[in-house]
Amino acid sequence: MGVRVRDLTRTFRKGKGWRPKGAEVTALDGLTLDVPTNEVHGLLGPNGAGKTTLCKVLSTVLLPTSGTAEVLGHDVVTGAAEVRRLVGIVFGGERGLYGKLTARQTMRYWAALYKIPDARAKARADELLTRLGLADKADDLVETFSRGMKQRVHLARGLIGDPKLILLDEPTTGMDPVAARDFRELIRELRDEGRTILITTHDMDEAEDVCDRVTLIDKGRVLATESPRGLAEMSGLHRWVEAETSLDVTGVPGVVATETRNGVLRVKTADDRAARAVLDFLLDRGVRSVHAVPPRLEDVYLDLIGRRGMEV
Ligand SMILES: Nc1ncnc2c1ncn2[C@@H]1O[C@H](COP(=O)(O)OP(=O)(O)OP(=O)(O)O)[C@@H](O)[C@H]1O
Repeated sequence: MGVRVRDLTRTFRKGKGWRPKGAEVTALDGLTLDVPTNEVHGLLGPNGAGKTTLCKVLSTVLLPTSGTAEVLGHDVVTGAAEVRRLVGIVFGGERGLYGKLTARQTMRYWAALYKIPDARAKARADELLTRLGLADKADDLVETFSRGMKQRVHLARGLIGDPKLILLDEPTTGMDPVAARDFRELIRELRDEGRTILITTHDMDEAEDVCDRVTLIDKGRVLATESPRGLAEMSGLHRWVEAETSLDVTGVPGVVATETRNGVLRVKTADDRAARAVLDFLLDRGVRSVHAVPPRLEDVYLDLIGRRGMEV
């Protein structure tokens, strides 16, 4: 098992100083989760759900208040040193990069922290910078990089220690669509090399595209763990029917709403039966390019989490 979490609780006290005296906040509330090795696993949930706290516990930055967490069989408390060797963390945004170092120097600096021998560090830095499309910029200062390029430096840096578990926190924020697509391809490659990848994202299309399974977290608890498709299917949400037509289907029983985008009619139906009725209606009238589509991950997320994302 890549990650094994049992009944994990983590609380914080609000306030300033070493021992704050304010109200207690429960960031993780008895969370249980299994992520097999070789899986890209998405952590989804509103702001304040506890995703970052979970990543911090798994990377030994924070201690659990109660419960256990293991990385590849090593407990994050009693086996913290092993866990640190196995985990690579990649935070999104600008945090944790020194603008006055070049990309290559950044890699060498982190390699030194990981105590990687010089010759290997050099080879690995070159390999990763090339792999992330940064070879041409390797000797430029990081502060001259765009956000998307900084993200790639983050990932290269996170991979320097050859981690078996990679924690990615909002990794594609700020990347242009092409860079984000290449990045997702790279994530799949990393998985296929036998690594476990835990990725937090607010981008549902990204989660649907790259994750083998996702866990929906709310208020420090797991709401559901499933493949994106499985989650959509078990959600019992509205089915959509799509067709290239300008016919009016609003009179068909069970039609909830319709919209037309780029010449494609999208019909929201109440259930499978209603979707069938719309399909029959359109096929009877000679429309050929018709298909039913299960709800998207974004619809399921909004249904399960609702608009609570605003109430942090
Ligand atoms: N150091 C801290 N001190 C006090 N409270 C904290 C601390 N870190 C996190 N929290 C609280 O714990 C809860 C969970 O926060 P966390 O950062 O894990 O959420 P998240 O799911 O990563 O959110 P986001 O999507 O906004 O990144 C929040 O209520 C947050 O305010």
